[in-house]
Amino acid sequence: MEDAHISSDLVRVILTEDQINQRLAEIAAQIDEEYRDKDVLLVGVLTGAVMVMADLSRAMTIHCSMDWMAISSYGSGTQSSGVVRILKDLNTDISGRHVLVVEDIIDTGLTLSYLVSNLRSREPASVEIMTMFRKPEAAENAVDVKWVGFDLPNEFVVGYGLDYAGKYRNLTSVATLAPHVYS
Ligand SMILES: O=P(O)(O)OC[C@H]1O[C@H](OP(=O)(O)OP(=O)(O)O)[C@H](O)[C@@H]1O
Ligand SMILES: Nc1nc2[nH]cnc2c(=O)[nH]1
Repeated sequence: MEDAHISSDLVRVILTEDQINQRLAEIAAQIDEEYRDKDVLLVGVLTGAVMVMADLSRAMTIHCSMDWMAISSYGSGTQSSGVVRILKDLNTDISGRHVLVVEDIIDTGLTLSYLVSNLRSREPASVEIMTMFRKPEAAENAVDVKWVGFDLPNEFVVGYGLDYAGKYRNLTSVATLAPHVYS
């Protein structure tokens, strides 16, 4: 029977819970300031963004509303293609609204560039992006991200919403996985 504790599958902690919370507090203060006189709608992208949405919104002190989208990219394996299918659309009409997309990670940037152009076609007052993590490849696709929690190196990590085979999202830190996990 494999060890049920997440910690036994980890090799190296890349970001601690404290580092994540500290950075979130900084970003939340900037978002508070940016939307002080505006009615902001946070749009979380399921599933990975659940953690950042919960923690970011509670670190904010201004009012906000929340909605969710679920999307699936038509990729081959782990490769993102940029062609995106909406599995669950917003419940909210965003026309004239100030929208802040909340993501866990931007890797190639293809998902977000599709999502943002889709949202813009609905004529919101503004669309901005906050992502907790960003990979180096994102620079190649010009997605204008206003708030980035952390730039990560090009290695596979899990935790704080990021999964491997559906697991590890509930890890409070971000870490690399031991080789035995993949075998
Ligand atoms: O920048 P890209 O290369 O397009 O990749 C980024 C997308 O990948 C992740 O979602 P994922 O498909 O893993 O779904 P999940 O949140 O349900 O894990 C992430 O939440 C983004 O939506
Ligand atoms: N879980 C996970 N998903 C990713 N998508 C792009 N990079 C990563 C990563 O490092 N971990």
